[in-house]
Amino acid sequence: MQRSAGLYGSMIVDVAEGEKEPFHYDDEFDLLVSDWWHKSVHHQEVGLSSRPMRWINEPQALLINGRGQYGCSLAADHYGNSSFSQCNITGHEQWAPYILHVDPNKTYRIRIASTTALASLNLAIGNHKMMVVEADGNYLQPFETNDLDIYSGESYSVLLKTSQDSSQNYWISFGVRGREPHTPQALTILNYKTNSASKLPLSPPPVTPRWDDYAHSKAFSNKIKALDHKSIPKPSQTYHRRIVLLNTQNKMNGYTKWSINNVSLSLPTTPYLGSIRFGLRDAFDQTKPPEDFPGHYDVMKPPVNPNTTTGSGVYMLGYYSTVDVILQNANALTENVSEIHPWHLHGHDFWVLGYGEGKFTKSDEKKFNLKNPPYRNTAVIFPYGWTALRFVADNPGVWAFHCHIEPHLHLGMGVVFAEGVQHVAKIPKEALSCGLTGKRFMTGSHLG
Ligand SMILES: O=C1O[C@H]([C@@H](O)CO)C(O)=C1O
Repeated sequence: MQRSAGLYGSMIVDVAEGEKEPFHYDDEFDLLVSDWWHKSVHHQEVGLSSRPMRWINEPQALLINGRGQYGCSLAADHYGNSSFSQCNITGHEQWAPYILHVDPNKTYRIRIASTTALASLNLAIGNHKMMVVEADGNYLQPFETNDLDIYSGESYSVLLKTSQDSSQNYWISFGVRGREPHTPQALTILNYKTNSASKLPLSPPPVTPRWDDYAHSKAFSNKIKALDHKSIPKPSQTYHRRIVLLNTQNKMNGYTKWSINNVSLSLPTTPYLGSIRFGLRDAFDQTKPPEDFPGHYDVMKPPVNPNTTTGSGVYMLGYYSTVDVILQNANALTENVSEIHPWHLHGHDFWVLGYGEGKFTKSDEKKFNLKNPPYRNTAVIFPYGWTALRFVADNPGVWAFHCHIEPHLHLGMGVVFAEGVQHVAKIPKEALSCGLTGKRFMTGSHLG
């Protein structure tokens, strides 16, 4: 839950010297978006770990570059019908918005990343279309959009042409998708420098698509295709191993958990890297986590037997093998509820081969995009649907694969992959200093 508390930032990786990007822009901005609760992270964590669970509920505010407003709105009085009063801002307050000052008739690259604890967001910019060109650090076939869905853990670049009436300013807004929102839109201003930044736009902020308009979200996801470019590997046409991961909300002795194939991840106190490298079998569960779930499981209904177990087992992947992961969504504990989960993989990018409805079957393979699937490290599962991913296990190490919603990870929604651990060149001492590896290696002269 440390990210929820504000432990995040963005890192921008430039193209190597002498290399060119496959698009042009005059200047760039970064928008790092997040959500914010007024209760402390400690309070939230204690609630999640209580019996019965106390859910964190929806955020009090959304933040753009760490800034948000509460109890007032940047767009209140001006357009009538607001329950908030207009924020009174001089520009020097900590909560004053980060404004994008632009020149007319230029192209700007806006790098957008979401570190939300919970919220799925939708970005729109009044009167302007965006050209989406990159996702999670890999180029896309450019496509134009009026609004962009961004899930926690994802990043995008869009190109924005400042070709609109330069005597006006325009709203930039982020609104909540996928969960019934109780949080006002995050707002800031696209300021054509020909105006004062405090001049309010003529029209109210763009309306966020309805939170449960999943057809809108799916249409957006399905537009995302990899650019044919030397920096992006072509998808493997076959796989060596397919792991099917059922996502369920469960109970354990009255505690609420999220589980994968009925195992809720409980991280061991000894970091995996050292315990796998040095064969410390007591450090974590040696049982193989399940490859699949029972065929009769009805993903459209709450679990018949909601009892789960916790576990810390590892999916040991053949070094350089091609692994398919089918993420299977299901009904949560409450009837007619199935939620969005953005899954994030460490250490790799994967090809997003496709999305589908209901329970995945072998014949769904026919729908895979094996031509130009996007190459990313985060992919969402939609309610009651499946998402198919493929990656090559070519990065020696131990890698988390988890729902990027912080409270869901806290409640066990993740798995662990490992490959080629014997090929990790050198494990730093700091990675061995806890738990059983600490006891074994950090004694006497090894200390300090
Ligand atoms: O993990 C979750 O718990 C709540 C709800 O299911 C129980 O209050 C919710 O919306 C989640 O995403």
